[in-house]
Amino acid sequence: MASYLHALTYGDDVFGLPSKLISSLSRHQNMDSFAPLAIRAIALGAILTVLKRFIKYGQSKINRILFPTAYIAVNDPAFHWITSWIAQDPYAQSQIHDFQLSTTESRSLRKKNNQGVLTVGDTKTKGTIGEHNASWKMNEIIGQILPTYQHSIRIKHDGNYLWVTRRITGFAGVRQIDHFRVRTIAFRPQVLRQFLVAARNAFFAKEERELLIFHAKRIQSTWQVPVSRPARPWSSVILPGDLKDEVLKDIEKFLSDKETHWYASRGIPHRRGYLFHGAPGSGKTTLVTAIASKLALDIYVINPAQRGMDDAKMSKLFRDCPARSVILIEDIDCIFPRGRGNRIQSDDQGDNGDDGAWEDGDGMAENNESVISNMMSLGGKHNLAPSTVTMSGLLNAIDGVSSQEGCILIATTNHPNRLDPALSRAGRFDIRLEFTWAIPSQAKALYLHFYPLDEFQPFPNTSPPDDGREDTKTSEKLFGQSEVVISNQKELDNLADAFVEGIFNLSGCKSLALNSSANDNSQTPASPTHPKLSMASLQSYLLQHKEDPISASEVVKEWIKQESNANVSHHSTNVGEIKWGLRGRQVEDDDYTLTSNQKVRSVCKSQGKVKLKKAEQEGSGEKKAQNAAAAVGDIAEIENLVES
Ligand SMILES: Nc1ncnc2c1ncn2[C@@H]1O[C@H](COP(=O)(O)OP(=O)(O)OP(=O)(O)O)[C@@H](O)[C@H]1O
Repeated sequence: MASYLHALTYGDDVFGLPSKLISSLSRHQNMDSFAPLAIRAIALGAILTVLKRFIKYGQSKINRILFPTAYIAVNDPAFHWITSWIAQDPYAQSQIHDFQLSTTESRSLRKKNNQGVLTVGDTKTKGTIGEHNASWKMNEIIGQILPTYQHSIRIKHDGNYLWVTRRITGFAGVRQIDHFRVRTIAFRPQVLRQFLVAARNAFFAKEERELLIFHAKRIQSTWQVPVSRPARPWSSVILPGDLKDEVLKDIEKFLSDKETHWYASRGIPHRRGYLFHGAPGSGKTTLVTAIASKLALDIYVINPAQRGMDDAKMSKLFRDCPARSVILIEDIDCIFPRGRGNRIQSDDQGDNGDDGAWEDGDGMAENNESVISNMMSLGGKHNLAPSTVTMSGLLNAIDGVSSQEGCILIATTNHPNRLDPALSRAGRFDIRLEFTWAIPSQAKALYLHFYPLDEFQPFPNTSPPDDGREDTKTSEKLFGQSEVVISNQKELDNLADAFVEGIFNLSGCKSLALNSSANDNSQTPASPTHPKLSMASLQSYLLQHKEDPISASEVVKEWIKQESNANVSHHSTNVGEIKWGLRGRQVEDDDYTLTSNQKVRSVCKSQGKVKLKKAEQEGSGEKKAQNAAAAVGDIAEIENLVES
């Protein structure tokens, strides 16, 4: 026994100690000799554990020094920069054998050109994947080919190698979340940062920035992969006076560093709430997208009535909105209608939660969420509980301690009077903007926006050269040119004026001439049957005549009559009730006044002249002469009408 103990004590076979201990015990069952043995074993175990930890610590230290690592969670915008990079990088693509495919249908505008050839117009896509970040395009399908989980992809950037792995294990050593781990072999962590900057720049390197719109996931309290939309051009939003510029200026100022500092130094929460209210289809949502496009902000759409939503989830969603973003709550009056107390109006038809102007994102990162959603949709949408958001929950989320600062909160409503007074309290939606039915200056601007002069300018010379050879320049110009010809801006302006007259004065040119002193700001409508039209309805009318400004102008009266007869316009306010303004300021529509006799005559004459020009260009021989004579007759007739 003694020799055995000696062997144990001085022998170097420490890992055989436990088995030796057991065999020693079983043979001798001597507790005197067991105690020191056990103490030694425990001490040895402790030393081994410490050693192991030490090695692990050293290893992670070395790893950190040698391999700077970035972890990017799925709900972070940078996640999309990286997927886009991988999808676009041929070197990365060459390493992908098993892959994840994420596709989207392109919304190609198939249209016929003048020569009857079918062409594919601008490809607008639904979802995050656009032409700019796709790795796979076939027919009208656009997709991204991405590596599977745990598969490391090597990327070369600026002379450095980086390894990108998509994982769903511990995120940054803390919790489990779908993320990218980006590693590099370099002593400088700047390599990672430079790569992220490059990925971001590549993502946004487009002629026109796309707008990213985020929706809440239905199950988890996080944001979905954003839907990408073409940016809304600022000029395409038509509001009276300088209203939109004022809003823009206000938001720009709010987001400036100076303002941020000002709020911080005074301890005032840096947030701003806007309420866009008024007629349906008057441009409330459009203005939100245009502002976001102009200032390169992302939009986070919150729908408190979305199924599965509760106070905690909503509060987290607010918190997770990054600074310098727009948080949008649409139709806020429908969520907590006045008089319904704290009870939320559950979004039954809107189980998708993102109905209306917005669509669900369907990006590749939806993985678990989309699988669960699909399973649920098989079983029926009502598997998700109705929203339990309370008014106090919403108010807390808006201005509670946890709410995100530096964000623009915009709510829209068609019925501001139905809003719960708590929502209207100072500090929540301080700036209120009223949107009314279309007024003449807007109608005219919309018309001119629809028909830019250069698309209707006559060709310099459409006849082929004498030698019979085809004039290639002319034929190039013919391609995509409109058949309607407008010679100059004045003519176009006159058509626009006639269009406006047609809408806002039903009796046509004759009575218009009599009423020429009337103007937009009159408190009484120009006619008892005066239409109260939204910009959306004017837009859909012009869309019916999108290639023919002349007929848009000519038949508008017919359309207005039909609209009035069908009583389509069920609007309750008068066009005379023009109350615009930021913070209640009245903005008059003084940039447009109804036309004088002379102007009307020139409108009508101009229409006749355009007809004449058209007649001269069309047909040949006798037919041409007939058309021209008819047009001249039209001019005379119109002139007589005006004179009388
Ligand atoms: N002021 C405007 N300028 C340009 N286009 C407009 C304007 N108002 C509406 N439109 C057009 O009409 C359509 C609907 O507009 P939008 O969704 O912004 O209206 P809304 O006021 O938000 O309506 P709702 O209250 O019903 O949600 C859009 O396609 C937009 O292009």
